[in-house]
Amino acid sequence: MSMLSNPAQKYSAFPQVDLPDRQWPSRRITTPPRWLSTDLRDGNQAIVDPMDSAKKTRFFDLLVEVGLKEIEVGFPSAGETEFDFISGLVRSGRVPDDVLVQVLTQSREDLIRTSFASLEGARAAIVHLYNAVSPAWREIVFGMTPKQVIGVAVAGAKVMRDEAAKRPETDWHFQYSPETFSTAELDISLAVCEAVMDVLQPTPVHPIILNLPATVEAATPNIYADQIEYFIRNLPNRESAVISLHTHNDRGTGVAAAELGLMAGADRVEGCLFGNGERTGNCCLVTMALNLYTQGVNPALDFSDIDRVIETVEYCNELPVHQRHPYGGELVYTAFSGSHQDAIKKGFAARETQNDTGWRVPYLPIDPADLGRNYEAVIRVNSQSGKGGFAWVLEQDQGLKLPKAMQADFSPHVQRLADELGRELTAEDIWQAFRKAYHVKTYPKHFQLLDYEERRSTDGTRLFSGTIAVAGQQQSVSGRGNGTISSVIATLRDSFDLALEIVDYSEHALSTGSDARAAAYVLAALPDGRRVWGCGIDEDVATAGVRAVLSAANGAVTVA
Ligand SMILES: CC(=O)SCCNC(=O)CCNC(=O)[C@H](O)C(C)(C)COP(=O)(O)OP(=O)(O)OC[C@H]1O[C@@H](n2cnc3c(N)ncnc32)[C@H](O)[C@@H]1OP(=O)(O)O
Ligand SMILES: CC(C)C(=O)C(=O)O
Repeated sequence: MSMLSNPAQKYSAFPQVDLPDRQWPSRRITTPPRWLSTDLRDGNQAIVDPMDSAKKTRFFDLLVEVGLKEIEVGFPSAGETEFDFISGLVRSGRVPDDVLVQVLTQSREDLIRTSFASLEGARAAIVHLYNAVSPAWREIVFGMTPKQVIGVAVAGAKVMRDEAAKRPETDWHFQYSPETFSTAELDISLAVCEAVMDVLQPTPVHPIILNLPATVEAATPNIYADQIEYFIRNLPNRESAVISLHTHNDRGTGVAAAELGLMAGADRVEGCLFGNGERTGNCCLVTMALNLYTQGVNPALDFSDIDRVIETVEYCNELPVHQRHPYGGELVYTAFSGSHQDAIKKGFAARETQNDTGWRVPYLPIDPADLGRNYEAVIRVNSQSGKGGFAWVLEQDQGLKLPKAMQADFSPHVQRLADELGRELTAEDIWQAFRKAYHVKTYPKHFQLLDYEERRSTDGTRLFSGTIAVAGQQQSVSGRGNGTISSVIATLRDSFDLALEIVDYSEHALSTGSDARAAAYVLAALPDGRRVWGCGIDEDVATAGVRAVLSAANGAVTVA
C-alpha cells in the first residue's frame, strides 16, 4: 500500500455546516472559560502504564495548585485501582470546597451504579455519561438506529437521576456527552441532548453540562465552530445548559477548534496539560490558557512555575513534554539563529528605555519570566548564530558588554570554533575563545602585566612604572603621558618600540561574572594601518584600562 494519487477514492471532504449568518468569526474571547482537566481520565486512558494512586494523587494536587476547579478524576468502573483512588480521594478531605470532581461512565446501568458508588460521601461531584452518536459508531460499533442510540442515552440518564436521588447528601451535577458529536448529524446530537435534558430536568440554577466532543478531529476548526454555534442556537432551554468543548488534536488543530468553539458561544473547555490524550492528544490546557494570557485575558490558571508543572506531568504520564511544545517546551524561548538573536537582544535593550509595561520583544510572544523561566537560555550559540548571540552570552555569563565594532572583530573566532566543533557552543567555549582572542586574564601571552604604579607629577602628567614580563622575562618599564592610558602607550613605545594609537576606548562596571568589577575595551591603530582590539578586566577600573592596552599590544605582536 502507498499513498493514493487520488485520495478522493478513499477519503472525502468533510461537509460544511449550513450557517450563512454565522456570528462567531467576529467575536472575541474576553473572559476565560470554565476549565476541566481530564488528565486523570482521558489522559490516563491513553498512556502506556496508567497512573497508580500515588501518581494520580500527585497529579490531582498539581491541578488544584494550578487553579483547576473541575477535575475529571477517572472512570470508576474501569477497575479496582480507579475505583479505590476515586473513593479514597473524595473521602480524603483533599478536594477543596471550590473544586468539583468528575467521573466518566458509559451509558450502562451497572457501570453507572459503580460510578455513583465510587463517589459515596462526596460533598459534590459531576457524573459524566456518554454514548457515541455518529453514523460510523451507530452502524459499525453498536448496530443501532438513531432512535436506539437516543434510547441508550435516555436509559443511562434515568439511572443517573435515580442513583443521585438515593444520595441526597451529595450536590450532584450531571454531564452528558454525545460522543463523536463533531462527526454526527447536528439534529441527532440536538435530539439526544434534548432527550437527556427531559430526564434530568436541568434549570438555569442547576444546569446540565452538555459536552460536545470532537472525539476524532475530522475537519477544519471553523467547521467545529459552526457546529457549536448551530447547536447552541437550536438547543431549547439553552440557559439550563453549560456548553462544554472537548477537542482532540488529530489534525493538529485541537486548540484552535476549542478557541473557535468558545467564540461560537461555548462556556467550558475540557483538556489535558500539554495535550496528553488519545492518539495525538486532547486540547492542551496550557496552550489554551496562555494563548488567552498573551491576549491580555487572565486565564484563571496559574503557570508561573511552568517547569514544576512539566516535571510533575512528565513524571506521572511517563511521557516527555516536547521541546517545541507551545509555551512549555525547553527550546521555545531559545534563538540559535543570528537574525533572531539580533532582534531579541535589541528587544531587551529597548525595554530598558521603554516607559510602559507592554511586552514587545521580537520573536518572543510572551515574557519567559512570567512562566518562571530566566533569560539565560533565550539565546544559545551554534553555527547559525550571529554577533547578537555570543554578545548576549558574554553579557549574561561574564557581564561583558562588548562594543559593537569589537563584536564584529570577535565574530570570525566564534564562527570558526562553531564550524570546527560542529555543535552548540557553551558559555564556557565562548569565554575561552574570547580570552584566547584578546589575551585576557591568565591566558598565555607575550606582554604580561605583573605590577605597576602610577604617579601624578606637578605638571599634570602621569608616570607609569611597572614590571612587565615579556615572553616570560621580567622587565622594569616606565613611560609618561597625560593620563593612564597614554602613559602605558608611551611605555610600550619607549620600552618595546611598539607604536599604538588609541582610536576607541570604553569601560563599564561588571554586574556578573568573576570578582572583577570593571571591563575596559580599546581599539588601537598600528602604523601599518592595522587595527587591534584589546580588553582588560580587573577589580579596579584604571587597571582594567591598563590591561586593555596590553591586551591590544599582545594582539599587535601576535598578528604582526
Ligand atoms: C472517547 C472516550 O474516550 S470514551 C472513554 C473510554 N475510556 C475507557 O474505555 C477506559 C475505561 N474503560 C474500561 O475499563 C472498559 O471499557 C469498561 C470496564 C468500562 C467496560 O469494559 P467491557 O465491557 O469489557 O468492554 P467495552 O468497553 O469494550 O464495552 C463494550 C460494550 O459496551 C458498549 N458500549 C460502548 N460504549 C458505550 C456507551 N458509551 N454506552 C453504552 N454502551 C457502550 C459496546 O457497544 C459494547 O457492547 P457489546 O458488548 O454489546 O458489543
Ligand atoms: C467521553 C468523551 C467526552 C470523550 O472523551 C471524547 O469524545 O473524546
